[in-house]
Amino acid sequence: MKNIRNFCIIAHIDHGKSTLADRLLEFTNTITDREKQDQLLDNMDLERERGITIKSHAIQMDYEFEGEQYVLNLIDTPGHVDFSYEVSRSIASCEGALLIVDAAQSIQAQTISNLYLALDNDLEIIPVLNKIDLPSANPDEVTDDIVGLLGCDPEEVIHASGKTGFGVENILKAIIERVPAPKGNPDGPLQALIFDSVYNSYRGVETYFRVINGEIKKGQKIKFVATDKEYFADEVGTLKLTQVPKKSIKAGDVGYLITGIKTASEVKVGDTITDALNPTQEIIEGFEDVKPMVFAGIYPVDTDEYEELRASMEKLQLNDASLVFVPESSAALGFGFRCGFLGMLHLEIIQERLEREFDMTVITTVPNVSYHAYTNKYPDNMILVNNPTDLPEPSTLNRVEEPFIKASIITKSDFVGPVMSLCIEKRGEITNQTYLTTERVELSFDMPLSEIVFDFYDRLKTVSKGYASFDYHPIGFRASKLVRVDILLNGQPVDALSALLHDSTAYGIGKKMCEKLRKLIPRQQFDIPIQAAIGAKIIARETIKALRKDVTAKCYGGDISRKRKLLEKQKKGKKRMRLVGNVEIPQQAFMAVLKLNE
Ligand SMILES: Nc1nc2c(ncn2[C@@H]2O[C@H](COP(=O)(O)OP(=O)(O)OP(=O)(O)O)[C@@H](O)[C@H]2O)c(=O)[nH]1
Repeated sequence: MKNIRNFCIIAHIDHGKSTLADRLLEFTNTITDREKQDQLLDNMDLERERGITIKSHAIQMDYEFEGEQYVLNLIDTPGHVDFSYEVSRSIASCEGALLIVDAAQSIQAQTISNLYLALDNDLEIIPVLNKIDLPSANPDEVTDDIVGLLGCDPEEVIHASGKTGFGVENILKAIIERVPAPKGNPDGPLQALIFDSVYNSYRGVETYFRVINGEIKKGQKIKFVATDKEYFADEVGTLKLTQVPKKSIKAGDVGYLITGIKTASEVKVGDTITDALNPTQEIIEGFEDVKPMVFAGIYPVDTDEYEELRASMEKLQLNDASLVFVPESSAALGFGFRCGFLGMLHLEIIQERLEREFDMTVITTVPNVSYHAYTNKYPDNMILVNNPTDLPEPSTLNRVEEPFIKASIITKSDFVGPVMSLCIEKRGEITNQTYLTTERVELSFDMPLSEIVFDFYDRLKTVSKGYASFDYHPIGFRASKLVRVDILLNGQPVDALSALLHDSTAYGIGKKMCEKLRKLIPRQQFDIPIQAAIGAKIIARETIKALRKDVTAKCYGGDISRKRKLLEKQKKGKKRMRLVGNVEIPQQAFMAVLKLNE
C-alpha cells in the first residue's frame, strides 16, 4: 500500500486537464506512440466532439522513482456541473489532487468549486500552473493568485505545459512525495467505494471502485449496500489502457468489477461494495441517489414511432442510470415521455444520442425544473410538478416552492455591474462579493434554478464579454410565486408550449414568446393569431399573416413531375414539423422560450 498513490485532476473547463493527463500516460509509458491519440481519456464520440469529459474513468500507471516501483491511479473527473455528484465521488476515492490553472486565464469558478470539493475530502492539493508555453501566459501574476487561494508557497506551484510536456516529471515527483499513501486495513471486511460505472453491451455494467479496507477477489460473493443486492465478482482487475484481469484488488487500490449486471440503475455511484458473508459495519459516507433537475417532454415527430421511441429510451436508460422517464400525453403532440435530466447538457446529450444511435426524430418541449405545489384542500401534501399541466388551478393553489441554487461567478471587476444586474434580473440575491485580486471578483448569489435553464449562460457570456465563469450547486426549495403561461394558436391552447414562470416575469416572457413564435411558425394560407394567457386572461397577442403565393403556382400547373418534386422537397423540409390543429409548428418553436433574446 505504501507505494500506491490515488489522485485526480481538477481544473476549470479547457484549462488543459485531458492534455496533461495524456502527457502523464506517455511519460510513464502507459501508452505507447502507436496507441497515442489526442485526449485518450475522452473515449466517447460525443465527448470528443464536445471537447468535454462526460464520464469519469480511471487509469493506472506504473512508475519507477528513486529505485522504487510505484502504482499511480489517475481518476478522471467530469468537467460539467450537470455531473458534479460523480466528480465528488471520484474525488472521494483519492488522497491527492492536481489543481490545474491556466497560466493565461487564472482561477475560474470551477477551479474554486472543485478545489472546495477536494478540500472537503482532505485531499493534498498540488497546484500546477499549466500552459506556460502560451505567449499570453502570465506566470508571476497567476502564481500569486494561486498562492493567495491556497495559502501555499510559490515554490510549491509546478510550472508545466501539456503541449510541450514541460514539467511532467516534476508533477510525477510531487505526486509521489506529497500525496499520502492510502491508509486502510487490508485484513478487514471488504469496503469499497463505487465512483463510476460504464455500460458495455457485451459484458454488462462495469463498475469502477476504490477499495478502502479488505480486498475484492475474483469469484467472491459481494453485496452492494444501497441496493441490497448480491452478486458474484465474475471478474476483477486493474485499468490500464485496456482492462487487466487480476485475482484480487487490495485495500488502497482502484479497479473494475464485472458481475453480469445488465442495467445501469443497479450500480449506484457512491454506493459501498462489501462481502456478502462478512459485511462491513461501516457504510462509506456521502451516498446520494442522484435526482434529475430538469424535465422536458420528448415526443416522436411521427406519431407511429411511439413504441420505437419507448424501446430506444429503455436502451438508453440501461446505460445511463440518471435518465428517468414516464409516459405522458399531450393534446398537441399525442403520446410521448416526460423525461428527467441532470441538467441542460444532459438533456442535449440524450436528444443527440436518440438521433445518432437510434435514428429517432424527436420533438423536445420547453424544459422546466421540478416544483413543489400544495393545494388549499391538502396544504400538507406535496404535489411534485414536473410538467406544466400538473400545476393545480390557481384558485385551488395554496403555495408553490421552487429549487434554489448557490451560484458562484468569477469575473473581472469591470463587469461586476452588468453581471450583478443580470443576476438580479434573474431573481438572484447577492450573498457575497470577494476580490480574489484587484481585478478579479467572485460573486455569490442565491438564485432559482429555473433561471439558469432559461438562457442564463448566453446572457452571462454577453454581459461579461466572455470574461465570466460560473458554477452552482442546489441548496433546497424556497417559496415562489409561480404561474402557468399557456399559448393559444388559432384560439386553441397548445399544451406542449405551456411554460411555468415566475409571476414577475410572466408578462414579459409571454409577450416575447408570442413575438418569437410569430417569427418561427411558417406563414400559411390563413392568418394565425398567437396568444399568451394566464388562466382565462390573455396577456399578449401577435398574428402570423396569411401567405399569398401558392408554392406550386410557378409550375404553371403543367409539369406534373416537377410539381411532385417540389412537393417532395417541401415534405423533407417538414421533417421536424408537427401539425397541431391546422397549424404547422417547427421543433424550434417548442424551445422558443429558451432563446427569447436571439
Ligand atoms: N498552448 C497550450 N495549449 C494547451 C495546453 N494544454 C492544453 N492546451 C489546449 O487547451 C485546450 C483545452 O485542453 P484540454 O486538455 O481539452 O482541456 P480540459 O481541461 O481537459 O478540457 P475539458 O475536458 O473540456 O474540461 C485544447 O485546445 C488544448 O490543445 C498547453 O500546455 N499549452
